[in-house]
Amino acid sequence: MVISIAVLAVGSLFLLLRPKGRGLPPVEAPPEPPAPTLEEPAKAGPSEEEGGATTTLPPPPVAPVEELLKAPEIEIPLPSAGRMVRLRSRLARSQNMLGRGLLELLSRDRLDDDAWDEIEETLITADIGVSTTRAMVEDLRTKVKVLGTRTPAEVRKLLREELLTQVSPELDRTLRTEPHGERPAVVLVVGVNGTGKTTTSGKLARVLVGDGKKVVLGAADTFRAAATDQLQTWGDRVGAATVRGPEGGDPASVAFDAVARGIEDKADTVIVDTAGRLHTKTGLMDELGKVKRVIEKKATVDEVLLVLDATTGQNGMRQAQVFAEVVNVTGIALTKLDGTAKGGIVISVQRELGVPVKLVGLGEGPDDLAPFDPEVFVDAIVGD
Ligand SMILES: Nc1nc2c(ncn2[C@@H]2O[C@H](COP(=O)(O)OP(=O)(O)OP(=O)(O)O)[C@@H](O)[C@H]2O)c(=O)[nH]1
Repeated sequence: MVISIAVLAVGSLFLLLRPKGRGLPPVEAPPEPPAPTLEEPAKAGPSEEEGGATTTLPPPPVAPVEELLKAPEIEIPLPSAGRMVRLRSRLARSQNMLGRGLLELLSRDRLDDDAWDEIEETLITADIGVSTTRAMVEDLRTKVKVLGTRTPAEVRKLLREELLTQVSPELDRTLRTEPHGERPAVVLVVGVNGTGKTTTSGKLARVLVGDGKKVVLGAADTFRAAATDQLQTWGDRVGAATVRGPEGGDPASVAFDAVARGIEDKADTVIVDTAGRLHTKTGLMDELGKVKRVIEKKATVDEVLLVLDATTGQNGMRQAQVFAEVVNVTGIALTKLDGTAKGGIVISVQRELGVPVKLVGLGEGPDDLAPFDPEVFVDAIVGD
């Protein structure tokens, strides 16, 4: 008995002292299991919270994960200055049609009536408008006569000057977004649905945030539920509050609340996206008139921005005209200028509505809305 106990004791001692061996999990196992549980959640993302793993973690790694879940990342877009230069290649279609076409025609040795007809056609096809086209052709004819033989550089200079005159670089294109003391500036965004109105409101919020402004968005397009969500998404990305109302609710009441929120939050600018359905002219007038009146109980409407889709041509122009008759439009945001060869609409819309193009949409990206720069526009069309 004593012997067998001694044998067992010696045997156990031998087994315990053996450097490594199979079949001994009880000795080595206990210190091991916690190691992976401690390390894995630390490396993994927020979804690793379940299973009690995080409860065994020391506090430091847990806090950042929670913060990450609570606060979505706020984007700070780059300032708007120079955006049009960066995006000028997007005008390639207009350049090919208008610029290259005209340069080629004007460089011909002999400019006979047929050539002038072609020039006229090119200008009209690019949506410059009939009366402006006639005036331009007249002007170009006189200048070409004076020049006589023309070098390519002279032709380019001639065309550049002519286009620039028509784009009216002297117009004031400042977007009035500066607050008045305690009260924010208010930008009312109007236009036919589908022109990119909500998108433009959202992109404009980014432009202003990029320029260091605090913005509140008002989703007064209560007619289309998706527009509200869409606007809120734009706002959330740049940390701009979005004031919304019930679907089908009163747009004027949303506009009022948005301005009130802007005052409360000491915002610089409130952007109000409207529905502006073009059912009847009187209906439109009533709706937008009410929105404006209600805003004016608390602030002033500094800018009425009419959104116009550059690809819709004369049809879009007619709709724009109705809006211009109903509200006092102060600026035009011309969208989808990247997707059309009809860059001439910049000229015709300004002519026909008597309002400057202040912003241009040059793509679907969030920062593809740029303050309109006439020189950059004309240079992009005629090429360097
Ligand atoms: N290529 C291009 N696409 C644009 C531009 N502006 C807007 N869009 C696109 O046009 C598409 C349709 O926009 P819309 O249907 O007008 O949508 P919306 O902006 O909500 O317009 P509303 O119905 O008036 O609220 C979207 O995919 C936009 O990204 C632009 O300047 N260039």
